[in-house]
Amino acid sequence: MSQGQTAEVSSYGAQLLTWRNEAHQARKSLILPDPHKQSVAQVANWRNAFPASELDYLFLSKNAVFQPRRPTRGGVPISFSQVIHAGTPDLSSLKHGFAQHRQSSVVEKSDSSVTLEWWQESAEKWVYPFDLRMSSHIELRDDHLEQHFSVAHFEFRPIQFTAALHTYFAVSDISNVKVEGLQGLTYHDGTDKWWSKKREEAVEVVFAGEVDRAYIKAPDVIKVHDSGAPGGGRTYEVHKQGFPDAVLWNPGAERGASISDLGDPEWRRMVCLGPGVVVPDVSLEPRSKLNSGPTWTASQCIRIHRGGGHHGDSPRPRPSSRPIPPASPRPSPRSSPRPSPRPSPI
Ligand SMILES: O=P(O)(O)OC[C@H]1O[C@H](O)[C@H](O)[C@@H](O)[C@@H]1O
Repeated sequence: MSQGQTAEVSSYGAQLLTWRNEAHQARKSLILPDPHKQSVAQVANWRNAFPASELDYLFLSKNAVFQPRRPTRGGVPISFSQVIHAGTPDLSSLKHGFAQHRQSSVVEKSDSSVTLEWWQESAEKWVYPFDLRMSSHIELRDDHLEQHFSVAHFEFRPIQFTAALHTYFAVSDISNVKVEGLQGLTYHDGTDKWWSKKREEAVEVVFAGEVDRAYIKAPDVIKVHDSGAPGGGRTYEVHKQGFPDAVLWNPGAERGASISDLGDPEWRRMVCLGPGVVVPDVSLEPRSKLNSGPTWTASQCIRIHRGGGHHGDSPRPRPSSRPIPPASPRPSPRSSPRPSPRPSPI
């Protein structure tokens, strides 16, 4: 896989929606709707014109709904402020945090990369009582996709959060999927309301029913093998940095059929493996008078292999060492103009 990759990113929640290998495309390209013109409905139109194919690496449900304040079912929604309820008490009434419910804006774009940024003000206390900036950088490289997520804050007190890149991988059928790299880890079990902690015994996790797990201190490489993918199978190799944990989810038949923007058979065509920081929360130090608070950054690289079996160790795609974008100074957040444009939430 080196040529012909395309991806589409929505500025709503900075959500990566699609990533595929278009065999007929000569170059890699990253398509980003103009955030000033783009509406959620326009993204829906784009999808209708280009239905998902076997060339898709990311799953996007045919039943996905593109509506404000409703995260799109598929791609890589960014869970930020909270991921699950296993950590410290709920800071937000939104299940996966507020970031995926906000419009972001483009700060940098090339043919194969984009950086988006979005803000949260402490004034919006009903959601999350901290003043901060988030940014997401997505890049198509020759043999992998990179995604970096960072948070900078402007508070004179520590801030806490959990976060995940909740990646929906496209699979041939969930019965063909095995996930490697999780044996021996402790996980919180979402099918038990996150109350129980268990040990993963399986060398490869398979999906006989609903699987909803947050694995603590997961290794930096986790593999999703799909033995039924076209061309003799496919392996998604996920390399994470800065995210200590990982979330794994497939809803199974009963729950999958009951999710209105998923349904049957769509639930069979996806598996979520999301690098994250789940338990305990990240806690960032307060800012000083002169400087903003520390910036936290974490990333994932996803590499695709043909064949859905074992491949042994392959060379690691290291995330490019991007300089962490400096946090824009905001001495008086409520009275000073914004350092960059921020469209209103839609
Ligand atoms: O249905 P959603 O709110 O989008 O959540 C989808 C899934 O996300 C995570 O994987 C959670 O651990 C699951 O419990 C949840 O069902």
